[in-house]
Amino acid sequence: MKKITILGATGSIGRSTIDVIRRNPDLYSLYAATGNKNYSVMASIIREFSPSVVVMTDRTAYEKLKELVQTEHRRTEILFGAENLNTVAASEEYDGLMSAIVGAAGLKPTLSAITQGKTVYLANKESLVMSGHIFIDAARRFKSRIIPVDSEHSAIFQCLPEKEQQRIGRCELKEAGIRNIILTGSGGPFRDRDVSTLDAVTPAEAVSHPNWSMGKKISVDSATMMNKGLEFIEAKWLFNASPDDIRVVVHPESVIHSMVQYVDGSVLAQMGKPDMRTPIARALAYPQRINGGVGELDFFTVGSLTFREPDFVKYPCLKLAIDACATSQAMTTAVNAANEVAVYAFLDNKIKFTDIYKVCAKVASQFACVNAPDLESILEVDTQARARAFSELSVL
Ligand SMILES: NC(=O)C1=CN([C@@H]2O[C@H](COP(=O)(O)OP(=O)(O)OC[C@H]3O[C@@H](n4cnc5c(N)ncnc54)[C@H](OP(=O)(O)O)[C@@H]3O)[C@@H](O)[C@H]2O)C=CC1
Ligand SMILES: CC(=O)[C@@H](O)[C@H](O)COP(=O)(O)O
Ligand SMILES: [Mn+2]
Repeated sequence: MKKITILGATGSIGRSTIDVIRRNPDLYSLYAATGNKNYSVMASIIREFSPSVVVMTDRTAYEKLKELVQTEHRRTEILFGAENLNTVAASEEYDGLMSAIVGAAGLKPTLSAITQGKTVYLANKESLVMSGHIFIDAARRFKSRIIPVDSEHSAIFQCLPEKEQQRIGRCELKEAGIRNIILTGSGGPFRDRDVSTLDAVTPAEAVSHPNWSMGKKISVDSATMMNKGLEFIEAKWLFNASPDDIRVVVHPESVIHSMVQYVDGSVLAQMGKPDMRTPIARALAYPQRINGGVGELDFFTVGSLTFREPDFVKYPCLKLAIDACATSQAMTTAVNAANEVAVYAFLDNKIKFTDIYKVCAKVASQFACVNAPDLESILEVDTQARARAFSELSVL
């Protein structure tokens, strides 16, 4: 029986992970779960799984949760605050950690798990984008195994030879006969809209992803294709790839989740329904396979698979992230930070959809030549980039 901790248990990935655990009660139990504001989902998690520990990072949600469940559920300790995310992640009492907090808030607790040598199932791509070399060096030093959960990186992982699967973060792609890695992306909800109309799109339209059901932030990232840019950087670190080793292909059906092209001309693809329970089940059970609740792929319903070249005029955020990846760690940290600020401003109707790129580009260029060799300097870049992004918002 593996004991699992879920950071971000109340979110989209968190709830899919809960469902995979629910369907495999002989294999997994829930040791700890964390959330921010959603106390009612957390109350139902407590009632169903009786985890040992729960953390809420929002004060009001913590108080409401205690009111709701404390008398009936004394087996679960309920804690408050971001510091307790790190404490729970560093606990000796569990086996594997699902990192599924959205954004930079996931970095410190994920690093806490890594420095305890835990197996980390990584959905929170922002933490790796922010801190690349530090994250990967810590995993190597503390013998923490990272298993990708992001659907593209799970697909690539599954298409790699076993030797490379065993050394995520330290893969030797050339030695494995790999020509390149091909990231597929749907192109998001606006892929068939004229670029001149993107100024006027609403948050509700931007979060309506054509194929996947996800949290709001990543849904907007898919619409700008910043998501694919962040995934480009994520792939660089997970697979020890250079930017020249990575391609991006727009694939509107989201059936092929990514591919690996070998030097002999073979291209291995991982396919399936667009349902995150597949990569979650792959990660939790690795090297075994389990049923996480995803049904058979019906090829006759899919009909055809199509591919397009990414259009950098429509998706300038993708180009910006790829350029940042080739430029410096500080620039990728800054792109990530500015993007978080801009996406939430767009969701709050404070800026236009097309302003997301403007804010990110303005901020990122200021950090291209900054040196950020350690965690402290990474966190400083993150803080400064957020401050500059907020001031860009005010002059738009
Ligand atoms: N959704 C998907 O299909 C995919 C997601 N990912 C990645 O997984 C991560 C999670 O995405 P997703 O599940 O969609 O996001 P959601 O917004 O659905 O969930 C986010 C989770 O993080 C918690 N949270 C939010 N802010 C904070 C904070 N400041 N401190 C602590 N916890 C916080 C939320 O708590 P609460 O809800 O209680 O407020 C919730 O549990 C992201 O990094 C995303 O890029 C990767 C691939 C696919
Ligand atoms: C499910 C998942 O992994 C998301 O990152 C997904 O890929 C988003 O869709 P896009 O391909 O549109 O970015
Ligand atoms: Mn993805």
